[in-house]
Amino acid sequence: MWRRVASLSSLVSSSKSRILNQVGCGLNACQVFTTRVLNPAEGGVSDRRRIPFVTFVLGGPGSGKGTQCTKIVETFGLTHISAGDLLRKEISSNSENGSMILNTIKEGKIVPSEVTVKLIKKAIETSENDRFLIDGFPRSEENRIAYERVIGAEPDIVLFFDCPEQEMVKRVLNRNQGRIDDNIDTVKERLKVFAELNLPVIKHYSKKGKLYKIDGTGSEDEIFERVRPVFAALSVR
Ligand SMILES: Nc1ncnc2c1ncn2[C@@H]1O[C@H](COP(=O)(O)OP(=O)(O)OP(=O)(O)O)[C@@H](O)[C@H]1O
Ligand SMILES: O=c1ccn([C@@H]2O[C@H](COP(=O)(O)O)[C@@H](O)[C@H]2O)c(=O)[nH]1
Ligand SMILES: [Mg+2]
Repeated sequence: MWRRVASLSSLVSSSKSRILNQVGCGLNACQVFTTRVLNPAEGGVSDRRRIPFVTFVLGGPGSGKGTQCTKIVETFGLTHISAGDLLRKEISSNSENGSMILNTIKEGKIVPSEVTVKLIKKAIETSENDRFLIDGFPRSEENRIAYERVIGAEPDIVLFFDCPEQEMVKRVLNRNQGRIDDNIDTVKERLKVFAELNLPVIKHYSKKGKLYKIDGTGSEDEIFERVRPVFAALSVR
């Protein structure tokens, strides 16, 4: 399994970014991606680095991240990790952070990095897959730095669904999935937080040459036809 990931990564990662992956690897980070595999040639086991292929999926509230992730999963077989869904699960399972997370989501603010990164790390570690879409994270530069420190790697690529505010608000208010944050006051705050804290993350990855900016307007299928070539070019699946 780890060999296939390594070759996928090599398609997208420049040697520079792979060096960065290794430089950023603290002890805990290495443990995340080290897998013990049988090494018959030497008659025992050896440690091998397992390098997952990670795509961050970013965009404002209602820009269509979750919708497009579902389509990417269906077509290319990556595993979808929605940071928001992980946090909502913490609320519904009455975890120790549940009420803090609920209040933060109601206010449209950002949950502390340590909480979210821990949940994402666990989702990666417990998955059988080695190719991930991390949806709605990182939300801020602080989130990004915490992720890269704990996981010990940068994402391979970043998708950004670019959508006008008016359209995003319309979609969120029509969503009808019973989300506590799908109301006009929270959406306004989320848009503010997106502009102030999330756009700098998008700019960061743009400067690194990892960003794919996708026009998030039009039908779901039209948008997916803009996404498809990104993964098709990587020979994912
Ligand atoms: N291209 C589209 N045209 C119209 N409606 C859409 C489109 N894409 C998604 N939607 C709808 O808009 C709503 C928001 O989409 P989605 O949940 O995928 O956004 P999101 O970026 O994940 O939002 P959030 O950050 O709030 O989780 C959903 O009800 C979805 O069905
Ligand atoms: O990394 C994250 C992701 C989400 N949040 C909080 O959850 C809501 C909803 O997130 P969606 O991605 O839209 O499902 C978001 O507004 C934040 O309050 C977070 O703090 N950190
Ligand atoms: Mg979503």
